[in-house]
Amino acid sequence: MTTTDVNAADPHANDASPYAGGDPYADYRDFTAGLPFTELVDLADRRLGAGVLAANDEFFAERENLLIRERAVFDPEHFGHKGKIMDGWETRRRRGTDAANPFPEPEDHDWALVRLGAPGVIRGIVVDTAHFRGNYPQRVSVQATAVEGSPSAGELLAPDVKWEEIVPVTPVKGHAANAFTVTAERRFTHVRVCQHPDGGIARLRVHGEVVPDPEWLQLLGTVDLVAVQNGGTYEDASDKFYSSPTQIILPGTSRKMDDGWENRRRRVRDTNDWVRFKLLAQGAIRAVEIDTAYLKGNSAGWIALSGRNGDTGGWFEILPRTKLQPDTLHRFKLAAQAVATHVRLDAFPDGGVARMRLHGTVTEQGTAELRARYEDLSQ
Ligand SMILES: NC(=O)NC(NC(N)=O)C(=O)[O-]
Repeated sequence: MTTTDVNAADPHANDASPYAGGDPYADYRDFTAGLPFTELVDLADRRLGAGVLAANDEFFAERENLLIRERAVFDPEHFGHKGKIMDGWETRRRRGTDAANPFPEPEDHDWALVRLGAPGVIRGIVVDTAHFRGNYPQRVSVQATAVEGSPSAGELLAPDVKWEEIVPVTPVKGHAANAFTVTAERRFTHVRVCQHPDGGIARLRVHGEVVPDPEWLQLLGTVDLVAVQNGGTYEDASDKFYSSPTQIILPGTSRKMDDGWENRRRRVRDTNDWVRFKLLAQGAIRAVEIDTAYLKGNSAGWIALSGRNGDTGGWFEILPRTKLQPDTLHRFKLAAQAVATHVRLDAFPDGGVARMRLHGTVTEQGTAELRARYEDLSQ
């Protein structure tokens, strides 16, 4: 699916207007609104271990900018030795072969290779051309592959590696978040984004579902059953005002307040904030970590954990209402292991939680389901 079509009568129909001063985002066009895939985890998140391995050209701006979390910045006065400093990946203008053929060939394009931080099924891609108003690519395409291990760029470009086209060559708009729904039901490890014939892309987001390797989880034994990189997901929350509840299950410790989950001040008595998570599969939880790092005047006062086994059914208590300290890592040894597929974290009455870890093992039933899904998606 694409957000736009090139108007043959007007080759500049997709351009943005030249920057006219003031807020550079005032005329930015966002085509992601209402697309459910944007709620899914970004498999190309640097915090999960994603990286841009190589690009055929990055004359004007470096490929690594593609995966920066923050939205792209634009300083109209900032020029360097090679041209305008752009916050994205930007290639030079392609040329034809000679004076009589100054345009590049129709098949000419530039490419960048991206390793996903966590392999998974891709549900949608956002090609963000923020600030690329007259120098965005005319069209883009994306291919994906599954290569196990830690392949180099050279190995990925070898002729025997099969790439599947997940976004066909499609026109995009300049200074816009261009959104593409992906339907390939396969587990991918890498993507290749192409600009046809050349141009600049500010950011790339690859939304999807993490599909962990069940053999790896089994070798590890005790794992964090809710961690994003293992396939845990955030399903819903009472409040997403300040920061995304997905951050509670990201790898590593949080480094500042907005790196965890912070909700608004709750003013209605007898209500509380909550977040619901789906574990990577059915698991037996034995040890819980709740971290309120950097949440000092606004950490959750008390928390409770409940579990559910299956998509429906009742909730049972895992951890009773327990007082938390601000800016502190708390460790809880469960008296009995809790077998669950979903976990709900309640915060009383409100307040933030930076990270939660649910340590335990995948059950036999969970492992069987993971194996079936992994095999299905690896055909
Ligand atoms: N004003 C520009 O951005 N020009 C050129 N790009 C850079 N980065 O200088 C170009 O060719 O698109």
